[in-house]
Amino acid sequence: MTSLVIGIAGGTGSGKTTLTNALLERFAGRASAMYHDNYYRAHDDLDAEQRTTLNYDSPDEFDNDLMVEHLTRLVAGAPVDSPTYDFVHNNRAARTVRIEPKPIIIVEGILIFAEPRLCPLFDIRLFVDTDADVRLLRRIHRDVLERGRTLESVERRYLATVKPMHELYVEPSKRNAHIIIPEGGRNMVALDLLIHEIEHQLA
Ligand SMILES: Nc1ncnc2c1ncn2[C@@H]1O[C@H](COP(=O)(O)OP(=O)(O)O)[C@@H](O)[C@H]1O
Ligand SMILES: Nc1ccn([C@@H]2O[C@H](COP(=O)(O)O)[C@@H](O)[C@H]2O)c(=O)n1
Repeated sequence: MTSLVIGIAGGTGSGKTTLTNALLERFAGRASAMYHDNYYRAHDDLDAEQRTTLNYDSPDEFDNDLMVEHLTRLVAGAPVDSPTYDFVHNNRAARTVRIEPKPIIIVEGILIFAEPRLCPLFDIRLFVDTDADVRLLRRIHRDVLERGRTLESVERRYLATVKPMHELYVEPSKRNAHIIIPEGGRNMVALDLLIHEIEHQLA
């Protein structure tokens, strides 16, 4: 099976998952998704407090060797057991999730276009572009409501690592994109054009 590999990058809270889900829904049964977030390094070597101090927006925090190996295997037609990640405990979770090879493979993550070994593996590279203030508001909402974080900790982490790493790595990686999509998965014009192009490439 030859798969069409679609990379979806963009800053935190930009709408990557929303776009991924829209494509998974539209191409149900024909698409699989792989998430860079699931390839954050395991940190059983550190205690819970130490894990809150890491820079999770640095490319060094991802196990890209494993991600490249898994994506290469998937594209070659073999299923992979992807790790999963626990954002509440800031560590790799025990559970794995099986990803089946499909005609469309979607790969999502803030830094996938900043990693020179991953970027060339994508046939279509999409960058979801959303203003920083909107992304920050979404991030506060998510981290406080879903990840058990305090407003102070979100603010501290945003200023210490999220914002500077975005400016250093994520934003410049936009130049590696084929298409820049303002507002991601709810941009219906972009979504329709994208679906048309994917159908065309699969035909
Ligand atoms: N175009 C949009 N308009 C309004 N809210 C959106 C839009 N796209 C995403 N969201 C919301 O913003 C939040 C973050 O979106 P998400 O897709 O999870 O971003 P990311 O995966 O890039 O972190 C979610 O609550 C989602 O429902
Ligand atoms: N333990 C962790 C690991 C990562 N993050 C943040 O996740 C963001 C990337 O995921 P998105 O869904 O927002 O694209 C990234 O900005 C990390 O700071 C975290 O909060 N905790």
